[in-house]
Amino acid sequence: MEQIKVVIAGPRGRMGREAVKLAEETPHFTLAGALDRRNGGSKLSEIGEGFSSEARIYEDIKECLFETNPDVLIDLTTPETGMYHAKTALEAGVRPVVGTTGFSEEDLKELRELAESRGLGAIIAPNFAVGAVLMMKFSQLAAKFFPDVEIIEQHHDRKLDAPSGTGLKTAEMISEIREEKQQGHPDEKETLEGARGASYNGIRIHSVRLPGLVAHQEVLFGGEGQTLKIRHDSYDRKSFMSGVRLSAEQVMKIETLVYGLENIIE
Ligand SMILES: NC(=O)C1=CN([C@@H]2O[C@H](COP(=O)(O)OP(=O)(O)OC[C@H]3O[C@@H](n4cnc5c(N)ncnc54)[C@H](OP(=O)(O)O)[C@@H]3O)[C@@H](O)[C@H]2O)C=CC1
Ligand SMILES: O=C(O)C1=N[C@H](C(=O)O)C[C@H](O)C1
Repeated sequence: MEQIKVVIAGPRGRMGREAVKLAEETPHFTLAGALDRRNGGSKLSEIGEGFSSEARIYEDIKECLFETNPDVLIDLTTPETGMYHAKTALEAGVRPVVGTTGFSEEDLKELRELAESRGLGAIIAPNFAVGAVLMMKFSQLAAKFFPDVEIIEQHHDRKLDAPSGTGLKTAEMISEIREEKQQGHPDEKETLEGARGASYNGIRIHSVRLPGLVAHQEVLFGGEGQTLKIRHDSYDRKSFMSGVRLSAEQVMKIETLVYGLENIIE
């Protein structure tokens, strides 16, 4: 298999740490550098995270991309930083694989235009876990038969964005096959603001944040005299790593932006 040179942004983060280990352990990946907002100039092996890589840490993306000349930038940071990194990478001819969530529709449009104008691949995956991708696809299928649906996503309490990228993507995928629909009683009133959750085309999304959780989602369908529940649980961030690896491989073969892993695992 062809060697892929990667840079990882956010190496001290919960996801970034796993991604660095993945890159260290994958024979056809070369870890060329890391982007952080601390430890600039140090090697990854020197920062006390248990990394063995001698790759250098950079605090400036332009310097990092210029000096390391990678094929792929894997971003696992925050929405604002992720958008800046993805744009800067494309402008420098580097293909971004973005796991960071919280991007707007306008962000996706801007990145798609940039990727296509440069003839470069880009992948934005709200969830890299294959089980979560199947949960979203099964939910899309179920919504044909059960148009009344609510999404309950549950995450650790260090998460910045709500609803989760997965919750939103699930609602978007269901909306592709379901007409906008007001659910619940037409005269229902919230006596406490937020009680009915957020609404995406009438699909309610409820976000739970608690210590002890990792990443979990249940899609709940209701029909006459029956309910259907489709649930996925990530108990460990290792669950996301096969999707990160696949994305870094696939992004080398495309010349547009792909939003969602379901579009590359089919
Ligand atoms: N697609 C998927 O399958 C998954 C996506 N995610 C998403 O990935 C993102 C990261 O999640 P998680 O690892 O839990 O978050 P963490 O907060 O643990 O990690 C984010 C890291 O990014 C660093 N960072 C912030 N700003 C910058 C910057 N300007 N330059 C470089 N590094 C920066 C942070 O540094 P500092 O410590 O100094 O703040 C931190 O180390 C989130 O958007 C989350 O929703 C998470 C899990 C799975
Ligand atoms: O922040 C997280 O942890 C996760 N974020 C992603 C999301 O917003 O859907 C993916 C996964 O749920 C974990």
